Amino acid sequence: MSSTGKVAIVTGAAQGLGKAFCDILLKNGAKVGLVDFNSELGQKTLAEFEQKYGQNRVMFVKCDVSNSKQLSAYKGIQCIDLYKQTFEAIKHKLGGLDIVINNAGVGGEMEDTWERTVDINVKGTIKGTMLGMELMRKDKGGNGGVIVNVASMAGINPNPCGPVYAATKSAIIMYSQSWSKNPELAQNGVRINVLAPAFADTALVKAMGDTNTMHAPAIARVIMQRVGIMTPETVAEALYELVDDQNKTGAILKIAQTTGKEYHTY
Ligand SMILES: NC(=O)C1=CN([C@@H]2O[C@H](COP(=O)(O)OP(=O)(O)OC[C@H]3O[C@@H](n4cnc5c(N)ncnc54)[C@H](O)[C@@H]3O)[C@@H](O)[C@H]2O)C=CC1
Ligand SMILES: CCCCC/C=C\C=C\C(=O)C/C=C\C/C=C\CCCC(=O)O
Repeated sequence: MSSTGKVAIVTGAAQGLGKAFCDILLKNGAKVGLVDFNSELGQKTLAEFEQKYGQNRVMFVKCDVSNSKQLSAYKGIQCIDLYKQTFEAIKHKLGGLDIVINNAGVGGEMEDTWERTVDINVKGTIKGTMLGMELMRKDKGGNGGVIVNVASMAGINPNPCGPVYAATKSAIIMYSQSWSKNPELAQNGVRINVLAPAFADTALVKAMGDTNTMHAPAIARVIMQRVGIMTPETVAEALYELVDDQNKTGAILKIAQTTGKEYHTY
């Protein structure tokens, strides 16, 4: 099925998996709002997509998903919710909202990096889910839609390299699963699914040897050899299955290079 005329938001869209997710959505006819805190890379990716798909189907908004409330001096000092404004602006400019991919995520396990990992991977994803529900629920004026939260195989199978990262991914799996059990969501036309990839060839994985990223890098290399490394395009095809299949809600789709796709059940 195609996504022609649908509007999608993808966070962490400037590179890696997020960029591949935008590409598959655009290829299938959707309009896409790219969200990323890296403005330079976001603008570069936007220009690539405009060239490939035309100017009216894509936009970029700079936003840090971990830092939604910021002080603004506009009309007196007040607290503004930039994350909310970002989603609202995309819905307004592209003419609706049907698909939300909460993809922005980082690694970082050490004393000076672990809290940022929790803020981005957990709080950023929860807030993105809340905004998606708010803007897509039929009882709030939306047309229904689908949310896909990007977790990781590390949130399902324990590994010694990234306990904090694993905990954040496990948290968003259970957060998403819990919402999927609430009949209110289905009644209002919103589906929610989780994508749980193993390793893919992106900047995140290339940075894995950095000392502040993880523990036991030698063990990570062994795991990586066993499960293999996917292209972002392979992961994007799995993502699109969760978007496109109208019967899928509460699904957790695992994917690895050596074992392929498998729906996880408890
Ligand atoms: N690459 C892999 O092997 C796997 C990645 N994942 C998950 O997929 C998602 C994407 O990862 P990759 O593409 O590999 O990473 P990446 O590092 O290549 O790209 C991440 C993008 O997110 C953006 N970003 C990071 N923090 C942000 C924030 N606070 N606000 C807005 N944008 C932010 C970055 O600027 C970057 O453009 C992450 O959630 C990651 O945990 C899951 C399983 C495997
Ligand atoms: C593994 C922590 C690394 C910190 C973050 C950097 C990259 C993240 C990559 C992934 O999310 C890759 C996903 C899974 C790898 C970890 C364990 C999977 C175990 C697979 C198995 O046992 O079959």
